Amino acid sequence: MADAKTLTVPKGATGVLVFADGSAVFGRGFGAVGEAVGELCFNTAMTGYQEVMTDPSYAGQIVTFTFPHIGNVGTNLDDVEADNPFALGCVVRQDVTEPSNFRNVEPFDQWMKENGRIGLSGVDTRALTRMIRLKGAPNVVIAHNPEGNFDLAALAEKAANWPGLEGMDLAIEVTAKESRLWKDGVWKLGHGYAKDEANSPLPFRGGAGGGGHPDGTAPDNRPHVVAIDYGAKNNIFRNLVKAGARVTVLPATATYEQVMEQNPDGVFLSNGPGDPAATGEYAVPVIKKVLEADKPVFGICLGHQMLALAAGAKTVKMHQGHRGANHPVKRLSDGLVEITSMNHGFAVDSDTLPANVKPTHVSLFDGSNCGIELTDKKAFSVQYHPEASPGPQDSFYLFQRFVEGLK
Ligand SMILES: NC(=O)CC[C@H](N)C(=O)O
Repeated sequence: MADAKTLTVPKGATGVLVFADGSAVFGRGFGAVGEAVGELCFNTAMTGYQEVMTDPSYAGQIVTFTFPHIGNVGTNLDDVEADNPFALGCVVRQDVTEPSNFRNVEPFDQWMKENGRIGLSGVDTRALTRMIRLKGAPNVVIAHNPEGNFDLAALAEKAANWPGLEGMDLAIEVTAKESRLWKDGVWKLGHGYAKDEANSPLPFRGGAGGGGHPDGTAPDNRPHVVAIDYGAKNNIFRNLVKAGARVTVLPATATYEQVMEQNPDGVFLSNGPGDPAATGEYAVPVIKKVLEADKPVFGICLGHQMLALAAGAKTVKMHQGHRGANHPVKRLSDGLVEITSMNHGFAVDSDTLPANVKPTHVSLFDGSNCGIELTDKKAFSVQYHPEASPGPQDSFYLFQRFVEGLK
């Protein structure tokens, strides 16, 4: 790294990361040509780069993958957590190779290009990760230009002028704009995604009042979960279906009245990008009313943070965050350790939990809060991702616990 004002672009460099302080890391660009500004984070998962790139919680972020072989299994139509990638770009060690996998439909670099996402390869990602660990997640510009023409000083200025994720509400940008019925169960090799027959095809059995089949037969008696989408990962909804719920998804901006119109047995609060405190401005009043109405609530990640905010706790920005697929979490009720998937840069401040909020899970990496339960309501949430995608499935029991509790 060196000063952008005095730096020259090394021969053969077609991609660069430029930091707000003027330093730069060069490599080879792939995917889309152009530039993007955001927060640089790292993810330690060894599989699941397509799920990571399409997780809407990565909006506003550029992901450094610590696993060196990214792109080697290409991309497919199934391993997506949303219709498009939301991470702005990624930084990888090895150049992306020809895909080698029976499920591949499109090479990773081409998929990145088609989706307007910038990649940078040939980077010492270990050094970059250590730097993020030491100094915290920096604001950067990632740029790709096949001719190697970069105005480094201008890019450094752009990184410096970016306001950062703190105080930024991104859920409003990535949430589904319309309410919809969820129609998939979980994926199985040789079968693909299970079809949630009762919710498919439209018109539906579910929705307001529980309903029944349009022909008047076979009422759908499964508990009805109304899920508020702050930038949700699809696999959360698939797991709710697997656990026995029918699911209606509402936009982040749904009012309390719109939630209740759906006649929910329980309300689910999804993951999502950005600062929970900024998102909470419109979401928290709705969640408070849902709690007052004694509706059972389950939240994941951003949903966890917003349940905590609604209960009167505070959230804080973390130094470098947690992103990976092997994070150990201790369940406080019995000391059992769950290996979990994580992706968060903010956390619930455990020192601010009101008396009626009991911590239920804690990170074994840094002791940060990973779960809460309201002692006077049927409401709980976790900071990590029981839906995996990518990652272990140790924590599926949380979906079962929620759905069983609605019957
Ligand atoms: N995956 C998530 O829901 C992330 C929540 C929040 N945006 C954070 O970074 O902490």
